[in-house]
Amino acid sequence: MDDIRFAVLGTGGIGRRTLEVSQHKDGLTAVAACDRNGVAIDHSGLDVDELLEATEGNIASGPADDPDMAADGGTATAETADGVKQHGEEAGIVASSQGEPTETPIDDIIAESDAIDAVLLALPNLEHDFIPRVAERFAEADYEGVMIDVLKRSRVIGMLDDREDLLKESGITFVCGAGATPGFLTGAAALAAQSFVEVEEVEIWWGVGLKSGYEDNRGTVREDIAHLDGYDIETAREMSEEEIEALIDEHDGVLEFHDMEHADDVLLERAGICDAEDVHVGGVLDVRSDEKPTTTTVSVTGTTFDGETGMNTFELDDVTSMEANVNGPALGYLKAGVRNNRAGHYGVFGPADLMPGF
Ligand SMILES: NC(=O)c1ccc[n+]([C@@H]2O[C@H](COP(=O)([O-])OP(=O)(O)OC[C@H]3O[C@@H](n4cnc5c(N)ncnc54)[C@H](O)[C@@H]3O)[C@@H](O)[C@H]2O)c1
Repeated sequence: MDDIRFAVLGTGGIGRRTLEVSQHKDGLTAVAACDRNGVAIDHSGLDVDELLEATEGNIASGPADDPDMAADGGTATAETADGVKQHGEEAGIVASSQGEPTETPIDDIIAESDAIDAVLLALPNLEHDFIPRVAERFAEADYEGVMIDVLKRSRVIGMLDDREDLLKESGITFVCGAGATPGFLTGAAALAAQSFVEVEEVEIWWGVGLKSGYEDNRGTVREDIAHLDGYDIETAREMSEEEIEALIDEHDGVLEFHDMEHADDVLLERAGICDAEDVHVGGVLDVRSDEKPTTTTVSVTGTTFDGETGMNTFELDDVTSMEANVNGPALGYLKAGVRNNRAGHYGVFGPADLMPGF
C-alpha cells in the first residue's frame, strides 16, 4: 500500500499515543493534528517527536465537550475549560513550534483534507452526537477518504448509520468503534465466532492498569465513570476534577464495571455474529498500579455445525498496555479502511465487518 497521510483530531491521551505508535511502522505519515485550541499541519510530515515533547504533561483535555464548541469546531480557551492538564494559553498543540492557535481546529483540517487519506478521531464522547456531527461536516465538505473513531458507546453507532448515505455520497469509508473495546476485542470475538453456527454469548472482560498513564487518560477515566451505577454521561461531564479524585479515593483507585454500554454489542449484531443482548462487557480499571488488575479476555460460547457446545477464548498478555491495545488496532483498522476506500467501498463499517463473517 502506498504511504498513508493521516490526521489526528484530538491530541489528548489517545491521540498523542496514536502519533507515537504510528512511527513504529512504515507507511504512515502524520500530516495534521488538532486539539481544542490549536492545529498543526505539514503535508510533508509533522515532526512528531517535537509535537509529543511540547505536549507532554500539557494536553488540552477538558471535562466538557459542550455542543456550542463542538458546532463551531471547538472554541474553548484554555481558561474556560478546567482540565488539570491545561497550562494556561499554551495548553496542548499550541505549545509546539508547529502549532497555530485557532478557534476552528476541525474546520482548519477539513480545509486541507484533499491531501489527507485518513482521519483518526480521538475526540471526547461526552456529547453523543459530537463524533457523528464531525463526520457530517467532513462529508458536507466532500471529503473522500477514511474516517475512524475509537468511541465506546453503543448508541453512537446508530447515529453514524443514520448518516451513512451522506458519507457514501462523499466517498467516505467510516470505521467506527475501532479502539480496544470496542475495536480489537470486537474483531477478536468475530474471529472466535467462526467455529460456531450459532453464538450464544460473548463475554468481554478487560483489565487496565493506568498508574503511569493516569495523567494522560483523565478524559477516558471520566467517560468510564459514566458507566458506574448511579452515574451517567451528564453527571460524569459535570464532575470537577476534585470530585473525580474523591470517587477514585473511595474505591482505593480500583473501579469495577459491569454491563457497560460498549458498542461491541451492536457492532457484533450488525455484522451478523450474534444478538446485541448476548454481548456483555465489563472490566476493572486500576489508576494506581501499572499492573493489570485482571487479564483481558474475550470468551465466545456457541454451537458447532456438528452439535458441540464450546467456548473459544482470546486472551491479551498482561504486559500489553491499554495504549498498545487501543492504538495498534486503531491504526490497523485505519489501514484496512484505506484498503477498502481505495477499492471504492464507502459507508459505515465496524471492526467485525472487517473480519471473516461465516
Ligand atoms: N475504544 C477504546 O478502547 C478506547 C479506549 C480509551 C479511550 N477511548 C476514547 O478515546 C477518546 C479520547 O480519550 P482521551 O483520553 O484521549 O481524551 P482527552 O480528554 O485526553 O483528549 C481529548 C482531545 O480532544 C480535544 N478536543 C476536545 N474537543 C475538541 C474540539 N471541539 N475540537 C478539537 N479538539 C477537541 C482535546 O483538546 C484533547 O486533545 C474518548 O472518547 C475515549 O472514550 C476509547
